[in-house]
Amino acid sequence: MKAVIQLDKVRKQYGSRAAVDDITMDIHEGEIFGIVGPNGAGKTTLIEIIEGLRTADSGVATVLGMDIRKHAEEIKQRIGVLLQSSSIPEKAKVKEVFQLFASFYKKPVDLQKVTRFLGLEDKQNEYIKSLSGGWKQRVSLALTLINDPAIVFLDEPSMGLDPNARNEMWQMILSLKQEGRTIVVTTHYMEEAETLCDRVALIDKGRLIALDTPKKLISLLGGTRRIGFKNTGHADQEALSKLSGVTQIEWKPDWIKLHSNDKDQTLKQLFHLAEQENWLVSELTLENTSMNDVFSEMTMHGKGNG
Ligand SMILES: Nc1ncnc2c1ncn2[C@@H]1O[C@H](COP(=O)(O)OP(=O)(O)OP(=O)(O)O)[C@@H](O)[C@H]1O
Repeated sequence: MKAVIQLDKVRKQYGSRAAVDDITMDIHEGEIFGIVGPNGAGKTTLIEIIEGLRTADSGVATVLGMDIRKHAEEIKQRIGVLLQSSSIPEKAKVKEVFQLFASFYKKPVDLQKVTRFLGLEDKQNEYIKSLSGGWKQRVSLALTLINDPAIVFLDEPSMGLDPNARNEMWQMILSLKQEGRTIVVTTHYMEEAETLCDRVALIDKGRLIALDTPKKLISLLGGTRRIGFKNTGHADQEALSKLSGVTQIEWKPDWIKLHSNDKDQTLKQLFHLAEQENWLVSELTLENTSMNDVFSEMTMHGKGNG
């Protein structure tokens, strides 16, 4: 598999803290690559180093085979970076913004092709400020594509969008992949990482703590399941934590969730405990492990394979 981005011990320090701490990884041609991590993990710093907007203190980063320290301008012609929709001039019309952005590039694409691709034909004469959040985000994405980029960088593409607009955004990202582009996306939404990404890098405190397909990351947790039931106020937290297989407990006023790596044993002992203590296990639910669990397990307990 061809690497279009290669990072070798890339580091960026602010004061005594490393925002990006010696990260080494490859991003492959044609994949949707997710960078996920808690607030302040270093995602934006990392993605902006790759885009050439920030300079690393040490390490080597190459994009499309070019060292970003030496070829930043050439790289910029071949990548697309999603702007926050707030940085698009509000008082301009959609078509004027497109023309302005096209003028920044040596070889802009046919603007009609981009507008058709993103369904923006009817919005050409509308002012940016009159568009909804979802349409503004569509315009931002269209601007990202104006130089026909080989790699598209999307920093939090569905932040602030309602569920419908978010789904549409996901569809558009998938169509970019179908066109053969490589997509690098940072996200807070684990569902987004699980649905969209071919591979995910999990970053915490500047370090790469895991990198794999969502499926493999989930299986790393060893098939943990969550057993949920109603919190009737009768169960004893300590007794629950001693049940076979239980690795963690989520305790809420309305419900309790046991994380278990041996669901059969946990369930058996749970019913036994309830009987002994004379309470009922009601509204029982069973959930499979998701990227959300991977995220909380790995960032809270410092686990990882990277
Ligand atoms: N220009 C800067 N000057 C000083 N510290 C910075 C600067 N940019 C980032 N940092 C620090 O580096 C760390 C990583 O920040 P970064 O914005 O890259 O994280 P992030 O994962 O993108 O966070 P979020 O999800 O909240 O956007 C944080 O501790 C942040 O405070």
